[in-house]
Order: sequence, then structure tokens, then C-alpha cells
Amino acid sequence: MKAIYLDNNATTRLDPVVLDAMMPFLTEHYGNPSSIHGFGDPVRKAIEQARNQVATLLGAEHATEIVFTSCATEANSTVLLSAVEALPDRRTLITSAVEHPAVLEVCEHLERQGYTIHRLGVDGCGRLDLAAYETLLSDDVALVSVMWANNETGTLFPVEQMAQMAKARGILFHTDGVQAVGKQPINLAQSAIDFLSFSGHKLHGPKGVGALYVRRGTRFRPLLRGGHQERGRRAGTENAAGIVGLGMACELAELHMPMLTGPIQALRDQLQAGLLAKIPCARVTGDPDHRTPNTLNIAFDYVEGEAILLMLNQLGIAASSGSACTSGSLEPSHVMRAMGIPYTAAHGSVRFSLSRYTREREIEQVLTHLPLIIERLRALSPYWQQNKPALAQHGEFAPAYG
Ligand SMILES: Cc1ncc(COP(=O)(O)O)c(C=O)c1O
Ligand code: FES
Repeated sequence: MKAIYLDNNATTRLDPVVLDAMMPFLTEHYGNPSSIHGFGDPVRKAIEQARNQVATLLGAEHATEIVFTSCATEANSTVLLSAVEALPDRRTLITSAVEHPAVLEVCEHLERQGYTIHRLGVDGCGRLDLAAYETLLSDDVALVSVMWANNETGTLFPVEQMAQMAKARGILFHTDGVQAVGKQPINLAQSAIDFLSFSGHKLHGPKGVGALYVRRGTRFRPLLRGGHQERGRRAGTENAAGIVGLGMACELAELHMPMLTGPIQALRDQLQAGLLAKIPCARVTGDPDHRTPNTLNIAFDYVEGEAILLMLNQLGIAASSGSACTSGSLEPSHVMRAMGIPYTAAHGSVRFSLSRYTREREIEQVLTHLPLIIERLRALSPYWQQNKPALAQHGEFAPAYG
């Protein structure tokens, strides 16, 4: 069987059109974009074209609001550390409990330095409490950093509304847009969002390149100091080929977006409905009504996610349990714990993330094999054997959200 890749929230396949766009900048166009001689020219021009392509996808008013970085992690670190440096009188940050480690770990680092960090909790469906958020917005807050879409569940947060609430109090707002960019229209020119980060490799671009949107006029301090690249906002010779690839990936993402929100979302829904119908005691985690079109996170009671993944892998099917960094540890992910998913289900959660390359026959393969895998694993599970009758009695065999 041909390998089936359903782990696109971890990373995506490079679009061949992107590779073609990059190749000249790995070969004949090797000049330094800062050089004033003829070798620098085409590289500098290509970087500026990529900046325009990124700005277009994000709906930014000015291309100069885009700063190229090495990845989203760098962009996230830059924003959080910049905010506390640029606003030394403010000692508090607000974030959510379900952010990627690229935000949470920086917050912990700042907390150890004496900053106050408020981590907004979520309900059983992964939703934030905006009333609780409102009460935290004070003059001591330097920055709010809340992800647009969750990498594990696909849950979308109302970041536009949250940014407006922050703006009304004069507070800067950052969103980690890694899982949202390219999956839904974005119009930063009409938005209250001050900073947005994302990474090329999540939208069929290359690894090792990302971008940070910084609204014109926003107070900012660079993370990397040195040369004058990126208008002094990010020193270091540009990853020209990577940047050109990121630009092309953004252009293609815009072009293919209707496919993601149309047929690919329909495939995701087909996978979800099929699994819920065929497998008892399964629940979809996250907000079923506000999710990225490509993501399905589904938890199976009394089985180990890792075991499911290994058996899927033997069949050539690649999926993920939680985020790439938490898989391999025995703890359920912080996202599952924040939603209060029972331990017995959180351990059995599997994330399927589709892309524009996903085909119906691949989804059908999963629908054929996964119910058998769960049945086999449950047959080996003493907990399942003990609890199955009780679950049946309580009518919990019905598919459940949350
Ligand atoms: C929501 C989110 N933020 C940040 C990152 C980090 O991206 P990168 O590893 O490209 O820096 C990821 C990728 O796993 C992510 O899903
Ligand atoms: S670094 Fe990507 S999931 Fe952790």
C-alpha cells in the first residue's frame, strides 16, 4: 500500500512549484542580497517579491510589515521578548494554557524572571472564556499572545475579538498563526492584531523559514542584533531560497484555499463521521463548530494513542498523537489536560491532519483499518474489559463531543 500522510499539522510536503521557485537561489543566484553589485540584485528583488506574496496572503497593508525569520519559534520568541523589553513598566503577559511550547516555554522563562503570566483556561470543547479574559486586561499587561488555531485539535480562537478588546485598553496583541495561515482568509489591514507569526513548512513551503508580521508603528525590539537586514528588525544574512519558497507557498496557499475549505474539509468530516459510526466510545476533541478545515482529533477510550499510531504506521498510515513534542512522553498532552479530557481517553487521542494532497481513497483506508486496530487493542486492555459493560449501561457508546 502507498504511504498515507495524515500528519500535515506537524509538517507538509514541499509543493514542486515551490521547489522550482527556490532552485535558482540555491544555484546561480548565490549573491548576498545586501551587496550592491550585480550578484546581489536578483536576490534582493526576489526577497522583496516574497515579502509582497506573504503580505498579500495576510492582507497586510504594507509589505514592509513582514519580517523574515528562521521559523515560527523564532518569531514567537522575538515578539514576547520584544514586548517586555519595549514596555519595561508593564510586568504581565496573558496567554492561553493550550499554546504551543514555542510560546509557553518563553512565558515560563519570563515567569522565572519575575513577570506575571496569566494562562487562560479552556472548557471541555477547548473554548476560551472571554469574560475571564476581559477581567485580566490591566495597565500592567505588556502583551497578549493567543494562538489563532490549536495545533492538536484545530480549535480556532476568536483572536480578532480578543485583539480588539486588548487594543481598547492600549495592550499589544500577538497571535501564533502557524496553524491558521493558509487555511482561512486573513485580513490584517482591517484587524486589531499587532503581531502574527507563522512557518513556511506548514503550508507546503520549506523548513527553516518563517515570518513575523509587525504592524507599522508598533514598538519593537529585535531578538537578533547585528547587520541591518530586515530593516534592522532581524539581523543575519537572509535565507534567500527559503524566503523565495515561503513567498511562493503563500501565493499557492491563497490559490488552493477553496480546496481546503471545500473538498478537503468534506474528507475530514467523512473521516470523523465514519470513525464515530464504526468505533464505540470515541469522542472528537476540540470545538466542533470552530476548527481548521483539515484537522480531526479523536480520542478512543481505554487504548494508548502510541499503540494506535504504531499499528497505523505498520500499514503505512502516518498520524500523530497530540503534538510532535509531547508524543514520546507518557503524559497526555497539556491541551488534552486543559480541556479536562478524562485520562483514559486523553491517552488514546489521535490527530489526523489532512492537506490539499489528501485523497478520498486514503480516508477510506483509514476507515477500513482503524476500527479493527481499536478492536484489537481493546481486546488486550483489561481496563476496557472491566469498564465496557458499565459504559454500555450508561449509554456512553453514543458518539460524543468534548
Ligand atoms: C501552533 C504552533 N506554533 C509554533 C510552532 C513551531 O513552528 P516551527 O517549529 O516551525 O518553529 C508549531 C509547529 O509545530 C505550531 O503548531
Ligand atoms: S515543535 Fe512542533 S509540535 Fe513541537
